[in-house]
Amino acid sequence: MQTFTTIADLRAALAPHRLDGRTIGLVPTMGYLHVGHMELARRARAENDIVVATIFVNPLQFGANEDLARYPRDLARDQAMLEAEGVHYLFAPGVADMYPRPMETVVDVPKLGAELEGSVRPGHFAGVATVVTKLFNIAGPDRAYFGEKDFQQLTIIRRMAEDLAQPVEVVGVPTVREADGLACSSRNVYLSAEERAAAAIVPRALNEAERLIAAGETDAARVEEAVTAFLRAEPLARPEVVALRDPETLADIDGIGENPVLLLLFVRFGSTKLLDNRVIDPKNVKIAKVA
Ligand SMILES: Nc1ncnc2c1ncn2[C@@H]1O[C@H](COP(=O)(O)OP(=O)(O)OP(=O)(O)O)[C@@H](O)[C@H]1O
Ligand SMILES: CC(C)(CO)[C@@H](O)C(=O)[O-]
Ligand code: BAL
Repeated sequence: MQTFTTIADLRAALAPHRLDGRTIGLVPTMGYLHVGHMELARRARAENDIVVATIFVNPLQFGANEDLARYPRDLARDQAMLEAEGVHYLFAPGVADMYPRPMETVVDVPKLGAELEGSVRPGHFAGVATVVTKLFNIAGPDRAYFGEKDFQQLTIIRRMAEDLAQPVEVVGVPTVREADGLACSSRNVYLSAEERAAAAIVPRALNEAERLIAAGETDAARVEEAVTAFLRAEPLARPEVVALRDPETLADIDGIGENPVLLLLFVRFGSTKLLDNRVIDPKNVKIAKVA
């Protein structure tokens, strides 16, 4: 695997592959890789001739009081993991390589980006959409791989690619979990031992919603209230977003009918944010065995 830090070097390496008709899969990340990221790389490797992973902790998507400075980093370990997975190129630019001048141009998907996680992280999704567009422009991938764990992000990137006719197929990859059901996440390392043990409540809250829907609950607000109360029973958990939505549009739903619904959770433990979600099909509810 070759690592590049400049846009020009990555483009020079990819140009001959494109001329020879090889397909390129892109795996954008912020590094400090775990088995969830590796699943994206595996899918990309299976479906493309050439795989490019990127590691860039993008300042545009962090608010002033967020964890940009302390975001975990370990480039040598990440390189070894990507190499073992057969990734061909790693693009790991510095901030000055990506943004030589302050950005004047912003890509925003404002309605989808303002709600749910966006309501507690204003500007976050414009930062994501802008950097992902730039990464698409740099690498010119045929396919790009994103985790369903960040469901709102995936929805926004799909919509952006469709609206702007970006010539890339956006591929969503199911969430990879720890043994107790907690979704793998780079930020899990911030959790104290006590918080880490308590965090298993998050996937269990998804089970609780499924249980309620399986038992015939059709009122979305009642499910949200019950799941919030379930999470609050864990003293270390601070639920900030508990929302049942339409999985295609993220729009509010009145009631739970025949169609699948998305439950999206954003829960803080201390200063650490944890995300999780599940699409629940009321016609085919089985209590998931994540924990
Ligand atoms: N558990 C997971 N399963 C599948 N994909 C994942 C998982 N965790 C992250 N991803 C995906 O990996 C890509 C890069 O994510 P990122 O580097 O932010 O990692 P992260 O673990 O989500 O970090 P953070 O803890 O900062 O949210 C995103 O598309 C994200 O959805
Ligand atoms: C997609 C992404 C790499 C853009 O910085 C980031 O938001 C992430 O890691 O999910
Ligand atoms: N995994 C999403 C990127 C972020 O939280 O900034």
